[in-house]
Amino acid sequence: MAPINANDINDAKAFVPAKKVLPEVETEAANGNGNSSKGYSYETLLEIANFLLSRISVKPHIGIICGSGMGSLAESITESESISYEDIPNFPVSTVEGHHGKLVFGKISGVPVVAMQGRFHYYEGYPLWKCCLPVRVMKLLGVKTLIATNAAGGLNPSYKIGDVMIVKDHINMMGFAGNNPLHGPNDERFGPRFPPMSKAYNYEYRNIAKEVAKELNIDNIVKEGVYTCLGGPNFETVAELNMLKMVGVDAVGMSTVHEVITARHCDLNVFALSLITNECVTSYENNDEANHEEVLDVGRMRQDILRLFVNKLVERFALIEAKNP
Ligand SMILES: O=P(O)(O)O[C@H]1O[C@H](CO)[C@@H](O)[C@H]1O
Ligand code: HPA
Repeated sequence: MAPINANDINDAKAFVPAKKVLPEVETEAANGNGNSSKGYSYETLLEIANFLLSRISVKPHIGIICGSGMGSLAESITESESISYEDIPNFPVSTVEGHHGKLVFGKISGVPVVAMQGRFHYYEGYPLWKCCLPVRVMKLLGVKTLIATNAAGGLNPSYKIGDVMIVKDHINMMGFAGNNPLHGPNDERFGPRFPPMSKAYNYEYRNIAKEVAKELNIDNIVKEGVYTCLGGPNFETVAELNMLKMVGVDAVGMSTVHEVITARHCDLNVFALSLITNECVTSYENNDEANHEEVLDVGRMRQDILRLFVNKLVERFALIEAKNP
């Protein structure tokens, strides 16, 4: 086996295939977390967006991020055109099981959409700005609304495996430690230096989701709560989970928060949902252990309901967008 090169640690490019890479813009020195706050310039992101636009027939209005084991959300897309991340200049690649690694363009109920079948996580070695790069690309493609989905552990004792939590708010735990996707110089063309987050999860869309849940007769499994993201990749200790519960977290995962911050910064409407794939272990007497296979299994188990739910949400959100162009 080749010896480990210290320079490769924390660098996702160390385990992805070589491809054409434009220079990253060094915007600030390393921030102390081992993450350099480099970011692609507006122009480089525009190049990515233009590359995609040159290969698709319909510009998307709604962007969907498929959570772990939830890639089948993209299977409802008609007139679909897929582009692998590997074929997109400067795009990261997916390294996690349950994340296919392609953008699927097309329509859901006649509404132009793009779905990310595969998101990027901090624990894969990507800095937060890179995890969120696709959100800015979506903005440049003309997307107005982001639907972010994720698999999460349920901390709220009333949640059951297979429940769907509408995210009403988040706690940015990684942000508490200074790690934020907006860290570094701000480009006003995306958004303001100090974006507010008190209305991050669109109130009207959350209410629509509750109405849709009733119409689909799934309101018994649809909840609403607070999500938090930890860096991962390890699942949490009992003490950590009890701490999160105490501060008001209902579901915990390793994604979404930074995507939502990036989306709100560039003024996308945001709706997010968590599929509760496991009950968090908050007592030392409980012998259960979280594992990724179970997470993917629950995603598969709930794929039909989730697809139906998200399809209806796309339809309804598009009506609101049409009223507020
Ligand atoms: O948030 P998504 O991508 O749905 O995935 C969740 O599931 C994985 C753990 O099983 C972690 O990546 C966690 O974040
Ligand atoms: N913790 C963190 N991330 C997760 C979990 C969890 O219990 N389940 C799915 N993703």
